[in-house]
Amino acid sequence: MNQTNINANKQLPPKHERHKMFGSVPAGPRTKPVEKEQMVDLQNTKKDFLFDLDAVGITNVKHPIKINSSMKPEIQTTIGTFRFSSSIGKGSKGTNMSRFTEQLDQYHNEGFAIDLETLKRFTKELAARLKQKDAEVEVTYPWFFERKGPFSDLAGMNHADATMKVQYHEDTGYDVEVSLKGTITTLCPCSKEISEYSAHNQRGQVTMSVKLTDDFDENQTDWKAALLEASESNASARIHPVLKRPDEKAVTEQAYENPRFVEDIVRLVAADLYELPYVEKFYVSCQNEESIHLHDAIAEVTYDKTQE
Ligand SMILES: Nc1nc2c(ncn2[C@@H]2O[C@H](COP(=O)(O)OP(=O)(O)OP(=O)(O)O)[C@@H](O)[C@H]2O)c(=O)[nH]1
Repeated sequence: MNQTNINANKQLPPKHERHKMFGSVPAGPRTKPVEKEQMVDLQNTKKDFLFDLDAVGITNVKHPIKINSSMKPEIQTTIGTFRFSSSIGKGSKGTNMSRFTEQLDQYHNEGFAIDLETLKRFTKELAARLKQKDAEVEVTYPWFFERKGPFSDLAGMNHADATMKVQYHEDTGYDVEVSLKGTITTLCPCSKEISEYSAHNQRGQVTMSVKLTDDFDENQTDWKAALLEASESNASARIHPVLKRPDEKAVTEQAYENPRFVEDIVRLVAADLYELPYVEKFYVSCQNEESIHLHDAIAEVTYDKTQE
């Protein structure tokens, strides 16, 4: 192996001297307690603080997580971005912020797998730990799934952003909402109709948020795969990581045969979600990055099956 010749002959002062050179000073006199029991617990001050708070907590907490998937790879380690909160009454100054990450680390050490059952348990336990009636946990993570070229069968990895939100309240129990943000291809029906050749197309971001029924069984149904299918099966074409020429021809022709406006996408995805028996309410949005404009096209729909 070749060794690189490094000419590092500079005589540097020791590290503690370097810190002094750059402004570090000796510690001053210490007057405040160092024992936890003797420290002021400001956040636990009890008096009238004027307003109840809907939510207090921490957000943008990044942590490695394990998830299961019905699509390959079936077990994944990915990075979750968490938001933890609970309400607090006007009689309390603040929450105990350290307890959120304390519980997260405890679950991590017990092999925290992010499924709905475990998140529900986590949220209820969090409420108890915070001595509150309610708690809310939301986690967003990139979910990976294998995708093969339609002709060559050559595989690669795609990803979509999955979100799970669990709310717990002592009096009303759990509320569970799941979301998926996936990517599709759309081809403009108007452009196809009016042009002698071709049609311009878009890369669309479809976001689906769904309130699941209480009897939803995650061991029977992978909600991530179901939402992905609702968005991709209604697109002009799916997105692929690997495409050989015969694949590219197939995807291009499929898009031309299935033109879609942004409005068409949200209505067709809404129809699929409407048909899923474990979906109680849903929100669908699509944002299309236009290839002939600098702006994006958007459409949204919400629907509550319990309000029919
Ligand atoms: N409530 C609150 N705490 C904050 C905030 N920003 C930082 N913190 C800090 O979070 C730190 C740890 O909070 P706690 O969980 O209350 O710590 P603790 O009282 O030692 O923990 P427990 O033993 O669980 O009661 C405190 O030192 C707070 O200063 C804030 O905006 N609100």
